Amino acid sequence: MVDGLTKRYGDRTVVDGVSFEIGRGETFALLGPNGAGKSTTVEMLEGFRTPTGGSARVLGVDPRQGGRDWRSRIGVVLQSTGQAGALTVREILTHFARVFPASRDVDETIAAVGLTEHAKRRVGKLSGGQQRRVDVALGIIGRPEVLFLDEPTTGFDPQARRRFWQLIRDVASDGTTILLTTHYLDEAEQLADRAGIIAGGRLLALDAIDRIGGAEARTPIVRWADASGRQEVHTHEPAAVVRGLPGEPDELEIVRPRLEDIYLAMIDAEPADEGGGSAARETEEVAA
Ligand SMILES: Nc1ncnc2c1ncn2[C@@H]1O[C@H](COP(=O)(O)OP(=O)(O)OP(=O)(O)O)[C@@H](O)[C@H]1O
Repeated sequence: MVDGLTKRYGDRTVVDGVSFEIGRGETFALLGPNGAGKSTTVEMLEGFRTPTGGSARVLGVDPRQGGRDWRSRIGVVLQSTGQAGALTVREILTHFARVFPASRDVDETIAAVGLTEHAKRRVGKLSGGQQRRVDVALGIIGRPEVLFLDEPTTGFDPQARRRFWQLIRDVASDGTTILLTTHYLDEAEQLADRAGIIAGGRLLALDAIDRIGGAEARTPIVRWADASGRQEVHTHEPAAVVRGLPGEPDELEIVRPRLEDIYLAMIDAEPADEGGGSAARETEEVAA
């Protein structure tokens, strides 16, 4: 539960009164362009950053007050981590499995992220995408009730991404509540029940994945080409439009706007972020 959550750095507001609720067992995607405030929001929910205003509860607890018990019930995959490179995949997972009261089986977890054949390799010797899978394995090893996944599949090859999606569906079907941030709109469509779109720290939309942006934004588009160029009609009766076309038009297609089209239209309508990007980052907070 997030209510009016706000984070300011100096005079810059990077999260601006964001409110949403995620039901138990739900998978929720937080979407938005670079610098929108997704990681800052997630890190406030993880207890790693202190809000400037508003409130948050995760499993009924204010994340800043969450003790060991609370922390053992959440799983975190941060946006970037540098895992201890000298340990092997199995060693690091075995180590973390001991920390949690009801951990998953280490080898099953390694298999679930597709690293069985690399289990005895040092994490530092793995490729970037393979190291990311170790991060994901560490996020789920403790069988968390709430799992935070901040851009979990960046650097994954397409096959690994699909395997990861299946893993997350399995984790979700065990009843785990998941908060996912991603730049891959197809990933959000595949995994999430609901999504929030955030830009410039403000929540622009909040709805079920297949309703976000409203029905109008999903109006089918018929496209074709004729002697005077490319044509496009937005219509709720695409078949009727196609039947009315003469002959066999070139490049005929019927397109149903997907989340990505709707997202891009929403973001394009927003004023560009005039914030200072990486300028003057405050270092008071440690993200891990
Ligand atoms: N410690 C900090 N000090 C100052 N500004 C910060 C700090 N951390 C983040 N910011 C700024 O806050 C804004 C939001 O950053 P955040 O990392 O939450 O965005 P994001 O939506 O996760 O972006 P991305 O998709 O690139 O990961 C950015 O403009 C960033 O520069």
